[in-house]
Amino acid sequence: MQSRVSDIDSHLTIPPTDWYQSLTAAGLLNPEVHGPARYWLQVEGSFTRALQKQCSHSFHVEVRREGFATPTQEEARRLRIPHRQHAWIREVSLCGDNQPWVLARTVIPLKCLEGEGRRLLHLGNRPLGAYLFTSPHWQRGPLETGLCRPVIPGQPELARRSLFSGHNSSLLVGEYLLPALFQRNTL
Ligand SMILES: C=C(O[C@@H]1C=C(C(=O)O)C=CC1O)C(=O)O
Repeated sequence: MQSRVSDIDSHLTIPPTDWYQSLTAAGLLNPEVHGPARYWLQVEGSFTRALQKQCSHSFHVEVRREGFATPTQEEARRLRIPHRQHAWIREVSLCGDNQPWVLARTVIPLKCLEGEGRRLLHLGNRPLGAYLFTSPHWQRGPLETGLCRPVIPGQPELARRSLFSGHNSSLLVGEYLLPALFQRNTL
């Protein structure tokens, strides 16, 4: 997988994460899910749109790493694909007013890349949400809540994830909330 992360941002990585089927279940272990992050863990519709509404000047997507790689065993299980099968993996920062607010990791199995799905290989800095929410055949499944196990300071602690199902395949989108998103006091 190709990395395009600048030195300034290189500490911003995605830590190991445990996933729960509901906010309530995750909240029993970490009550912080009911704090300022709660809105973001539950917001429906396009996450990109929700973030754009919070920006004073600008929103942009920065590709951190992208390419064919092996998903984790847990991701492969969630996607019901063979464990060692390669997938297109896209990791981005979602930046509001020029600051990374969210890290996102999307695992796109080979089946999703057939036909018009090939467009997913060429998104570049265009948000994935714009593709998923304008194409009629993608349906979002239930949101899971993630409790991260940060290994270095500044890494995300809370996350959300869902499957998007298309004709005969699904992709997995994880969104990891950075503290900068809550330190703004606007919600
Ligand atoms: C899934 C969405 O797409 C957003 C954009 C992403 C990208 O460009 O890789 C990844 C996760 C997002 O939150 C969304 O807007 O809801």
